[in-house]
Amino acid sequence: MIRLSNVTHSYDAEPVVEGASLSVEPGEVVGIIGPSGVGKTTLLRIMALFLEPSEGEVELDGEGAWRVDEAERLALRRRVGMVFQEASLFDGTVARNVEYGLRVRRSWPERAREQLRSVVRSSPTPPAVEEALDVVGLRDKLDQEADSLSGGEAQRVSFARALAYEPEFLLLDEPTSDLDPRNTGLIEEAIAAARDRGIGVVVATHDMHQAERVADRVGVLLGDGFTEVGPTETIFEDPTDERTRKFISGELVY
Ligand SMILES: Nc1ncnc2c1ncn2[C@@H]1O[C@H](COP(=O)(O)OP(=O)(O)OP(=O)(O)O)[C@@H](O)[C@H]1O
Repeated sequence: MIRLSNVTHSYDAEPVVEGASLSVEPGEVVGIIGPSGVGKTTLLRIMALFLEPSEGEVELDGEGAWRVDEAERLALRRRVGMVFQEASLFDGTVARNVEYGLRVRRSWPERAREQLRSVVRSSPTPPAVEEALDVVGLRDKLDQEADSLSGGEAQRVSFARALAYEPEFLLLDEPTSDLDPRNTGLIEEAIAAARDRGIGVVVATHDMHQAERVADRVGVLLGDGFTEVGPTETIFEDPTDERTRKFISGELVY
């Protein structure tokens, strides 16, 4: 489980996020919704252990990520994958890009020799690469050059690369904000597939309807911290917090 307890973060004098608490278990999808600039990316970076919060605790299975030494923190970080808003693929084929996920897999270096053999030979394509591409519906694009993909396809390859990495937790930052409905649907199916594999998924999105479609639980980030975190149905149909209710109903406009 990743757990944030009472996390506050300030880049400058003013805190961006204040007193935020949230957990994600293996095999569940947690949505973080809120307007632009409210700190969703900041929270994801804190969950990915890229960023140390100014205050509060970040734990992976009870281990305080900023209480352990650098090497241990790196080991914890390897258990978490992240997909950014913009797909960032390098030159080369789709298969090569996804193979990169294999190389940095968390089980490295235990399975190093076996992995290295399959990656270096790379023909035939390692099964894990094909499997990951299957999840996003791109197995038939294995040999296509990454720079010839559409934006939606590129984002799906980024997702496949993160899956090939076999993370225990997968953090998605606005994964479909630039995509058409078809690609959005395919990413949402891939999110469900990741959950079915037992991965704990966090989706930060300004599209509350996306959270309603994909998440088991939702945290509503408004202003400083979460106004409410709860089961998706409760948040959308019977929220207890007045600001949550206004945000969901569209009365609270940012
Ligand atoms: N590295 C940084 N240095 C200083 N301020 C930052 C930094 N990163 C983010 N901020 C500020 O923190 C606030 C929250 O940004 P963040 O990107 O976390 O929000 P967000 O909810 O993800 O927004 P969006 O949906 O627009 O990406 C913004 O006011 C932003 O300008």
